[in-house]
Amino acid sequence: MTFGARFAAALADRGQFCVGIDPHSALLHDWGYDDDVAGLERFALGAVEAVAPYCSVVKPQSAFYERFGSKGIAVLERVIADSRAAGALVLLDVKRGDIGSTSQAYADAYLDPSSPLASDAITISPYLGFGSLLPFVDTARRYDAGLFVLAATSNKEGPEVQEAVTSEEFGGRTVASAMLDHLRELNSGATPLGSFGAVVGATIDGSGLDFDLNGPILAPGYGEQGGTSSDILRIFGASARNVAASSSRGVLRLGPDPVAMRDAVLRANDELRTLLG
Ligand SMILES: O=c1ccn([C@@H]2O[C@H](COP(=O)(O)O)[C@@H](O)[C@H]2O)c(=O)[nH]1
Repeated sequence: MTFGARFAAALADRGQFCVGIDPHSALLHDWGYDDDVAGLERFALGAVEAVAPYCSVVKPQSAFYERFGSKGIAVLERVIADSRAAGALVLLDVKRGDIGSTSQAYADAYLDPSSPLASDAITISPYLGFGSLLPFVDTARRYDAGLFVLAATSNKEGPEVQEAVTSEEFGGRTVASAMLDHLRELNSGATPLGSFGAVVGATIDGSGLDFDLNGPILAPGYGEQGGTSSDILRIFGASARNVAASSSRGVLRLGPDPVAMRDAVLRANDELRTLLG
């Protein structure tokens, strides 16, 4: 089953809320844990146990594990395995992207099922040109994995690059539009949904962008950064049904109480379902 098909089924089954497992140092302290590998492990696995059975997508942010070196990566491997065992799709937020030959090595690291970090999908950055991402695309196709390309990110600095207009040779459109066009092309003809997604912040204005991609959309910035369910409808319109609205700190702040975290997931799923239909 392709990633696009798994994504569509997961959203229909569990709802459109995605939980980020981001073990910030400050949150570890708030939970009463030390900012060390033991604290990281208790925090991350505790959060996964609380939310992964109830959400469609779990999104660990790799940076928070990498800061502990190999022992942190070992915890990330368990986060991935436990989340998948609980029935959630794992979208590893690594934002990789490099010249083609190096992109291939990244793709092997995160998408080849024989890798210890193999995930259902990853985030990738197109800043070296969309063509540099082709090894990710080929590898994702080979293993039925998914990709989420940064298009219009949730941070206020993004527009400097993403709203820049390409030369006529490249279509004379904004960089964000160009990324969405590439994704539309990759997803063309796929049913029920292609596997090549976009990252679009739940905080952006969104006007002038066409989100009809026939593919998945990740909308980070929901919750802590100010994005709401109404913003998902406002920004994405008819394409909102393909959006996973993602929050990390908004849920993790409620820990370590597993019931409070679980209830936050159920509430967000209900709210999104009511609004988006
Ligand atoms: O445009 C983007 C792309 C990725 N992110 C990531 O999502 C989470 C947001 O965390 P919150 O605590 O819900 O703010 C984090 O991992 C970011 O790296 C994003 O925020 N915006």
